[in-house]
Amino acid sequence: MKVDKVRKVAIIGGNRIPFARSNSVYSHASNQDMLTAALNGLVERYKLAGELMGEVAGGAVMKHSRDFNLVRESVLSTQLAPETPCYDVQQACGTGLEAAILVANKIALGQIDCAIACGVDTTSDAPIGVSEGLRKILLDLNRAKTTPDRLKLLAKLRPKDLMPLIPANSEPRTGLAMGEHCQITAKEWNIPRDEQDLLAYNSHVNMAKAYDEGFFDDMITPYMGLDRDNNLRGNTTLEKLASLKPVFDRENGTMTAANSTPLTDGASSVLLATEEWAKERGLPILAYITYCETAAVDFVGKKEGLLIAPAYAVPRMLDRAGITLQDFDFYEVHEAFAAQVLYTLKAWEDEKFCKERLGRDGVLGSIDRSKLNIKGSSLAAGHPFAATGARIVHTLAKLLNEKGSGRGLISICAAGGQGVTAILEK
Ligand SMILES: CC(=O)SCCNC(=O)CCNC(=O)[C@H](O)C(C)(C)COP(=O)(O)OP(=O)(O)OC[C@H]1O[C@@H](n2cnc3c(N)ncnc32)[C@H](O)[C@@H]1OP(=O)(O)O
Repeated sequence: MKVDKVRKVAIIGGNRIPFARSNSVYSHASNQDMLTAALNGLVERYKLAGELMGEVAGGAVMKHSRDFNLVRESVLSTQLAPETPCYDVQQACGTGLEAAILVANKIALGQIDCAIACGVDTTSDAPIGVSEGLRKILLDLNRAKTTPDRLKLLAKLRPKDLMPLIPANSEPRTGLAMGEHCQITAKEWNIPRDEQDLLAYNSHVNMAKAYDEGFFDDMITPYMGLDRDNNLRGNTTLEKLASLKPVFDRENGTMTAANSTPLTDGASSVLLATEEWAKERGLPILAYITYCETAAVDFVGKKEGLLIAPAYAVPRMLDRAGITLQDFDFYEVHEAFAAQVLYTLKAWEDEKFCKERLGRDGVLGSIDRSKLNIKGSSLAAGHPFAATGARIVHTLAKLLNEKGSGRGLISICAAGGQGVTAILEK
């Protein structure tokens, strides 16, 4: 491959639909419905009707088999040029950011000039599978030629074959829910309940304020009567949060429904391009995506907690960028669970972890907490798994644009012991 020079990758903007708690407003919307709505809003906002995009990449964590070509099918329902190539990507909760990184790399290498990264998820319309026994009988039935053959096959059916397979929000290799994993790590790192509740409280208060101040006015398209994330509780109190019972370890746990993200439905998208592409169309450049890094940890061998991989990815990225953890104006750390954010920050402050696990001479140190998730994050907005990445990229790009300069960090933990991280700069 011949690469003449690496080009700067601009973030032009984005669009999402408001996020909705599972089984609420979007309970009858499919992944395709929601992703199409987010993309249609993006097309309208940036006047992309008829535009041939270099690529549209994105995905969903929870997919029906009919969604095998989800992004392509969604794009075909928009006014983007039907010749636009599309593909699905999946890296659990890191999907949206990973999609942005993939297309950004292609833009940087001169393979495409513009792209959309997107993500969607619904736990309301979760794919329900059939048992292995029923599946095999159904496949054989499809091939059977005569009625007696079909009846013979049906006679093989046993009641247990009729039990549906409901997707579980748990790690296949451990059988533990994400929250149970996180609770174990939270205990290891000794993360107090009140600190988790405070982080959740700040997320709601910051996001409600941002909505009231109009920050999201040009970022979100109302959908199905919703114009704000319906998980958002701007008037919640620390006393109310403190009154909730632990959910992932009922006896000794610290994690509750409020300091954990709720199951959520929603979709988001972000538009990336070269500077020239943006200039030719008179489109703004909010920020640039400059570095990215992924990491994975051995949570199966119990060497590390399931959701701590960003603690490994970020220092590697800082080293490549030649900067320190303190050299940021904004930190966008996905709030899968308040405890996950807090033990990641604590790990970077911990000499033993930094020396023994990260192989560094000293600690990465503390961050200025007043720069953390200042417009709220997933605890307030909710977390439709694959849609969180583009939500965060757009939020950070807009923050950098408003400031007029600076640098922001994105950190997203993901199932399977993975972490996806990036740096945006203005
Ligand atoms: C890499 C990653 O991102 S991993 C993360 C992946 N995501 C997940 O794993 C999802 C985790 N979340 C869950 O599984 C669920 O949301 C749970 C188990 C935490 C909670 O589920 P539920 O018990 O159904 O929560 P529910 O919404 O009913 O809330 C329970 C109570 O807390 C209250 N509550 C929840 N949030 C708040 C809040 N911010 N302020 C005040 N009260 C709140 C609710 O009103 C409800 O009260 P009620 O019983 O009086 O009605």
